[in-house]
Amino acid sequence: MNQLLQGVDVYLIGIMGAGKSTIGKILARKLNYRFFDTDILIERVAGKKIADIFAAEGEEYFRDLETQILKEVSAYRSSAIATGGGIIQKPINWSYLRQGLIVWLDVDLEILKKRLSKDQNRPLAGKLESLLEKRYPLYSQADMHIKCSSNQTPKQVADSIIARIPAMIMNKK
Ligand SMILES: Nc1ncnc2c1ncn2[C@@H]1O[C@H](COP(=O)(O)OP(=O)(O)OP(=O)(O)O)[C@@H](O)[C@H]1O
Ligand SMILES: O=C(O)C1=C[C@@H](O)[C@@H](O)[C@H](O)C1
Ligand SMILES: [Mg+2]
Repeated sequence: MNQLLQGVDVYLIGIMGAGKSTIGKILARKLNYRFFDTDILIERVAGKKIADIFAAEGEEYFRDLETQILKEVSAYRSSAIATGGGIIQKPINWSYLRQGLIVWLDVDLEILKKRLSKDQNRPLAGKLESLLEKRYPLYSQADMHIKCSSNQTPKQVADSIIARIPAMIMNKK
């Protein structure tokens, strides 16, 4: 698999709660790749939680940091990258995402609501439905669409991504 992948990066996109961080970590382990999580890196650079960045500096500041971090991680090969749910909003971010394979984790709204009900660190969680509607056409531009059902474990989702990677690479050539 690794030979076939030739170090091509895998970017996970999708709305908050879709499983990008959870599945990205598993993918990286299985592919023997580096793992990056743009949200975690933003918190590290800013020295505070996402909710506090939004509250103190605002969303625009967060988005600028997000682009800067994405640019930096896109310089590495052989990595799986869990992105933030809104990374697809800025056109410039697509120029970095397009350097690898873009995988959209698509999860039903009811499952997302349950997953996010206890998350205090996602300031936009209250706008889930309208964000999903607005972003759907953007997520749809991914190379791979993974429709996740409620009974699939993160490991099973990671395996189904891995199974489809060779065909994706052929299509990109
Ligand atoms: N396939 C799955 N089955 C059950 N629970 C899952 C699955 N994938 C993720 N989860 C759970 O859903 C929650 C959200 O997952 P995760 O943090 O990976 O999402 P995310 O896409 O990274 O969200 P965000 O954009 O907010 O960072 C976590 O509690 C995680 O354990
Ligand atoms: O969907 C969004 O806009 C966000 C999702 C999270 O991953 C974080 O990047 C942040 O809370 C914003
Ligand atoms: Mg995440």
